Amino acid sequence: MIATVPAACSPSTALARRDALNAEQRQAAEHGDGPLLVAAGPGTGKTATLAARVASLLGRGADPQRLLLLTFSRRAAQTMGQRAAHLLAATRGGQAPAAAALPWSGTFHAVAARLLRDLAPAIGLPADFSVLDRGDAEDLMASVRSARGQAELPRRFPLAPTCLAIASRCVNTDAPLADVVTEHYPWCRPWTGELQQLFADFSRHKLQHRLLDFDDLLLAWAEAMDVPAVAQALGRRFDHVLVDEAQDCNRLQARILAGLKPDGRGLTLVGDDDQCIYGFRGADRQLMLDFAATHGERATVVALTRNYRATPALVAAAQAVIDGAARRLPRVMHSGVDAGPRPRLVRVDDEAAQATWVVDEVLRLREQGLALKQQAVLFRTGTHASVLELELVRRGVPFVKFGGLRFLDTAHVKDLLALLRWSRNPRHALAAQRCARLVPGIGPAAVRRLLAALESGGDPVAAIDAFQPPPGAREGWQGLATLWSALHRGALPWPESYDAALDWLTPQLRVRHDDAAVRLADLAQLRAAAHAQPDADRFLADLALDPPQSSSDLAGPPHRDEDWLVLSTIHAAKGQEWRAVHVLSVVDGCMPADLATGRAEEIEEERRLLYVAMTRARVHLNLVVPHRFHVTQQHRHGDRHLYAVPSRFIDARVQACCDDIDLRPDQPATLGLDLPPGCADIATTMRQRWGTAG
Ligand SMILES: Nc1ncnc2c1ncn2[C@@H]1O[C@H](COP(=O)(O)OP(=O)(O)OP(=O)(O)O)[C@@H](O)[C@H]1O
Repeated sequence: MIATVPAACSPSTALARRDALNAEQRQAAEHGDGPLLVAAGPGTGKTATLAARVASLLGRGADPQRLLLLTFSRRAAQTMGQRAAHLLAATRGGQAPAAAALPWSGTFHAVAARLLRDLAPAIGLPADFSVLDRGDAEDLMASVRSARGQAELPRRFPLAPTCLAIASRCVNTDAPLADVVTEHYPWCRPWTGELQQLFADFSRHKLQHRLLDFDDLLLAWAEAMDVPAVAQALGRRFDHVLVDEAQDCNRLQARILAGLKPDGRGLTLVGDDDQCIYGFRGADRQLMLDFAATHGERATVVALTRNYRATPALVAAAQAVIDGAARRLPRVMHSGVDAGPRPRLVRVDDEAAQATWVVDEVLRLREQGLALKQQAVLFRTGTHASVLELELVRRGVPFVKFGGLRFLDTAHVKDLLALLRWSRNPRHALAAQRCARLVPGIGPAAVRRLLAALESGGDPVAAIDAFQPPPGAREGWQGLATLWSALHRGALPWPESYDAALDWLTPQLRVRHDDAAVRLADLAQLRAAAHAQPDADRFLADLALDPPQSSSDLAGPPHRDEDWLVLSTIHAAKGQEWRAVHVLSVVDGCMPADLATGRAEEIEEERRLLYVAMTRARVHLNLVVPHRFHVTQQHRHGDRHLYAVPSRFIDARVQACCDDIDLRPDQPATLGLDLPPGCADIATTMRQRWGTAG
C-alpha cells in the first residue's frame, strides 16, 4: 500500500504542533537514529507519536523512499501516512500537502510480497508467484493431505486446518516440528513423521505451482536476510525502519528486523507488550522485553503512560487486571481525561439474560444521546455473540459484526477472485478447480481431467485450449475458456478485466443463489476496490494480505444518518475505541477459554485479551457475567452448560474498581411454614399404598 505524505520540508520547521505532543511523545518523535523502543500503554497516542516521528524524520530531510514503515494493517499504514502529511503541512504554514509517496509502508506480509518480487531473480524465487490467502492455503493442505491418503488412515489424522496451524506455528516460531507438536498439539504426537512428510509435499506443491502462502512470505524474507549480501543491501536501502504494534512480531519478523538493522541504528519499535494477543500465531513479546538488553547502552526506551482515551475509573480497573500479569515492562497508566462512571460487573442468569440486558443497555444509552456507532459489544469468538445477534434482529437494532466469517471466505467473492487468480497463474490448481466447477455440466471427473492436464508439466495454456468438456458443458466451458484466455493474454486492460469477470459470473450467481442480489452488491463493492488499484496483481495481493472483514470495510464513508452497533471479536477490535463497551461472557471457561489444561503463557495471553477489551472503552464499560454459560465442542464432554464464575482475572482488586450489579432472580422463596420435624411419615404411607408394608 502507498501512504501519501508531502515532500520533505526544511529542518527548521521540524515538527508541527509540537505543543500538541506531551513530553514523552515529543522525545520519541524527535529522537535521533539510535535504536528506539516506545513502550506505550493503550490510548497513549501511539499512532500520533509514530506519525509525528515520521513527520519529524521527513522534516529533518529523510528521504521518504528510504523509510520502511511496518504496520499491523493496511488501514494503519494509511492513517499514519495521512497524519504525517497533515503534521508536515502544518509546519509549512498550513499549506495543503503536496502528495509525495511514502511507498514502503504496509503490513510485514504486504511489504514482503513486494520485496520478494524485486529480489526474486537474486534469491532463486519465481517473480510471478501468486499469494495464497489463509483459506486457499487450507484448501491446498486438504488436497495434499487426501492425495497422500491421510484422509483415510485408520486412526484419525489431524484435519487440514490443524495441519496448517501446526505448520504455521513451526514457521512463525522458528521451532522444530517435534517441539511444536509436543508442546501445543500433544494428541498429534504419533503423527509427527506423517506430518513432516505432508508438510514437505505441501511445500513442494506450492513451489512447483509458484504459490507462496503468508508463512512463506515471511520465511522467504527471513531466509534471504541470512544471506549477508542481501541483508546488507536491503539494510542500506532503508535509512529508517519503523514498526508499529511491535508486540505482535514473531520470531521470523524479529529475525528480519535484526538482519535489516543489526546494530539497531535507524530502528524504531512502537508497541504495547500488554496487548500481545496473537501468541497462537507465533507473536512473541520477547522482541520488546529484550530490547534494552539486545541494544545495550545505545538503546533508548520511552514509556508513554498518559491515557487520552479513558476515564480514571476505567484506567484503574484495566491497570488492576494487568498488574496481575507475570512478566511485563513496568508501567503505571494515568488517565488524561475527566472523571466518568465506574465500570460495572453485571451478573445475569444466563446467556439469554445477558443478550436481553445488553440490548436494553445499548438502547438506554442511545436514549441518553450515545449513538449506536459509539458503542461496541466485544466477545472472545464469533459464536459467543449468536444469542445476542438474534435478540438484536428481533428488536430491530441494526448492527455490523466483525471477526466472524470473513468477507473473502464467502463463496461468490472466492469465485470471482479465483477467476482473476487463475488467469494470472495458469498453474493455480485450486483456482482452476473452483472456476471449472462453476460451469454447469462440469462435474468432479471432468475437473480431475482438467487438473491432470494442467499438472502434466506441459504448457498450461495449451492444456486449457485442448481441454474437452463433457458434451453438455461445451457452450458453458467455451464462455469460460474465452474469458480466461482474454484475461490471461492481458487483452483487456485493468480494471476492465475485473468487469469482464464479473459479467461472466453474474448469470452463474443468479442460477446458483437465491440471494444473488445481495452477493452481486458485494461484488460491486469489491469492484470499487479493484478500480482503486493499478493492476490485478496488486489488487489480489492486497486483498489476500490485508483482507476486508466485511463488505462495509470496502465501502466509502457511511451516510451521516446511518447508525449501527458494532459487534466484534476482541481480536478484531484491536486499536479501536468506543464511548461505551459491553464485554460478553467474562467468565472462566471463556476468558480464559480453557479451564484446566491451558499453559501458563496461554492463560496470561487471555488476561491480556481481557485487558485489550477493557481498554477499548472511553467512558462506559460493562463486563457481563452470565452465571450459566454454554460451551461448544469441549473435548470429551461435547456441548454443555457450565455453572460459571466471573473470570479469574476479575480478582478482588479489580472488583474493588467496579460496581457489582447482580441481576439474577432471587432464589425461589421457601414456604416459611413453622411445622415440627417428623410430624408425619409420608414415605411409609406411600410404601403401604400397594399393601407391601415394611
Ligand atoms: N498529546 C495528546 N493530546 C491530546 N490527545 C491525544 C494526544 N496524543 C494522543 N491523543 C489522543 O488519544 C487517543 C488515543 O490515541 P491512539 O489511538 O493513538 O492510542 P493508541 O496508543 O494507539 O492506543 P491503543 O494501543 O489502545 O490502540 C486518540 O483520540 C488521540 O487523538
